[in-house]
Amino acid sequence: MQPINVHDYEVLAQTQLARPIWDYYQGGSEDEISLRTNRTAFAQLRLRPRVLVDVSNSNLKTSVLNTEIDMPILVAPTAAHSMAHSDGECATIRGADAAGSGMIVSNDASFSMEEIARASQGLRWYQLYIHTLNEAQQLIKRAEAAGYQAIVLTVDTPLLSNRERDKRNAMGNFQKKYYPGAFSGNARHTINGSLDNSERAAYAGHTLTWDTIAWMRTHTSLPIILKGILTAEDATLAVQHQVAGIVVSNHGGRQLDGTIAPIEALPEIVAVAAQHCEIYLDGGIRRGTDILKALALGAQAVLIGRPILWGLTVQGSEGVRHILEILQKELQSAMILAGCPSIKQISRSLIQWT
Ligand SMILES: Cc1cc2nc3c(=O)[nH]c(=O)nc-3n(C[C@H](O)[C@H](O)[C@H](O)COP(=O)(O)O)c2cc1C
Ligand SMILES: CC(C)CC(=O)C(=O)O
Repeated sequence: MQPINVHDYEVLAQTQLARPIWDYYQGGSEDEISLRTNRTAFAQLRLRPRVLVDVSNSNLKTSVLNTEIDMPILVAPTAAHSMAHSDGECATIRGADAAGSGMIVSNDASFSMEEIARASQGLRWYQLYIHTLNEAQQLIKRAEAAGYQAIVLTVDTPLLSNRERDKRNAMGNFQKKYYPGAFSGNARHTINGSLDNSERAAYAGHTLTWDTIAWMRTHTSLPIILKGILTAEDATLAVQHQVAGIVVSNHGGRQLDGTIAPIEALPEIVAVAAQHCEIYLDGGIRRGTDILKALALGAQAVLIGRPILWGLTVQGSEGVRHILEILQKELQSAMILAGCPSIKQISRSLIQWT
């Protein structure tokens, strides 16, 4: 089958991945209600297209944090790409670059952030999990030195949720046996001696507070983006802490189960934060029309998670590029059909809630 849309890549990827990997990539937490809601919430929004608009000059170019990109679409941080393809994140970022997009590199990538940075000239942001402040400080320094342009702190993971597919598959054992190091590319590259693994293992995510953002600011001048915000209350606090951006996200339905979908949370967050920082959204985006809806409700750009892993599995960097270009073309066609030749013309009036 020649894949022509994101769903085709999903079908093909499933045939190529061992069950534990497929389930790790695909799954959500507990009853996977959030995972499903992320998709159904998009279907519940209806578009109100305008006609007889001159759409002959359609243009998807935009910028995020003052960096130009060819489409309002970025690669979300997802862990352990070597389980999908031997070139792992180096292939992913090459695909993102070739498409004129950019990549948020996971803290738990299979390759080190330096190796991944060397594979790309384009936009790259570093996603941080804070295990200890000492380790975080070293990672931030390395990200700066390797030319990452922003730090994306994920804040929805004080602990890793209950993922029952992974339990049933004994995913941890499978991964250690067949893909050792898939989650620890960064630990292979060291400065000032090796990272202290026992320290790292003492997972300290649950001690993070808003004070941690102030602490981060004293250790980097890079823009700080918070990923995993779902309420106006937290968006207001984020603005008070002078973040450069917010990713409205429920971690692709992989953390707290039963949350509102990011697309449902977006309007209240835009209402309090859009004047002060950029707002991005991820979760369940599989079509250009989903992206159009997110942009109409005020997102500056969207992040794509699982579809990138499907593209990487099926065709390496070419597959990643193709996934991004499919979404770009679908978005372009949706914009033209809705009477919006450029991103600037996309507005809230496109949306009707059902
Ligand atoms: C396999 C997998 C691994 C992920 N790893 C990370 C990660 O390391 N850091 C992070 O902030 N988010 C991680 N996420 C969440 C994604 O960044 C993103 O929020 C989510 O995948 C978006 O939903 P989508 O997959 O429906 O596009 C992961 C998601 C998946 C599917
Ligand atoms: C290593 C994990 C914490 C990566 C992650 O965020 C996820 O699997 O959702």
